[in-house]
Amino acid sequence: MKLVKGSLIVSCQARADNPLHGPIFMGAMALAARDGGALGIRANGAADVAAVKAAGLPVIGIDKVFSADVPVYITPSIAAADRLAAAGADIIALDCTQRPRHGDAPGEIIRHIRDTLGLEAFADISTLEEGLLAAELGATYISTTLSGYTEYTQPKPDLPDFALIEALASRISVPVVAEGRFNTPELARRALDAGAYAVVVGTMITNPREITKAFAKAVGTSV
Ligand SMILES: CC(=O)N[C@H](C=O)[C@@H](O)[C@H](O)[C@H](O)COP(=O)(O)O
Repeated sequence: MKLVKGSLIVSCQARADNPLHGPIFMGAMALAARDGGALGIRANGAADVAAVKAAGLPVIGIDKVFSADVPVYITPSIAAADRLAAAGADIIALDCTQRPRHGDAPGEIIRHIRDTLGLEAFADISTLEEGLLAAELGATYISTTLSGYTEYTQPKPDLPDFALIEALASRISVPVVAEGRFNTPELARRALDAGAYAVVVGTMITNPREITKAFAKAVGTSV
């Protein structure tokens, strides 16, 4: 299953410290997102990927593997990609920054995803240079996911990186996906107007704790 042009993709993720952690909750989130009009789901880890398949939408799978000594954590190896494929991911997202990493080089993982697994590769990048390189390496989609999260794109702004979307869309024919801080429907719409093929929204749809924090801060009861 492929991503639909102009579509909303909902990222259904909850870390271990989140009360909604686990495949039961993330599976339900995916059904709610589908019923609300999402045409794709992003999910972390084999168990959640398998659970969100129930929504019947294209699934972008990631496998976050954290290490104490390197910054790269989104699907850093061929083994991680294999776990996602076995769980039913249609598309596999991976860190395509040029930062220090364990595991395998982005080009090798992309080649494995496309040629061995027969799936699509979704490159999470933070700069124009990284996006151009990922396109050369054969990524099926290039996504602005990591803008604001690499040390050379910090401090993280409040708004999404529209300049990066526009720069990528004007330079490459590979579909550009907008992801990161699309916190209102208006910002999501602007992503498509800026040239994005699709837009991924996570926190502001699927993380009630963060949404509550925004409201609590506004009314002065934040913890
Ligand atoms: C940097 C990183 O690890 N981003 C992650 C990637 O999977 C997720 O934690 C984000 O929630 C996702 O990218 C969607 O973004 P937002 O939650 O801002 O709508």
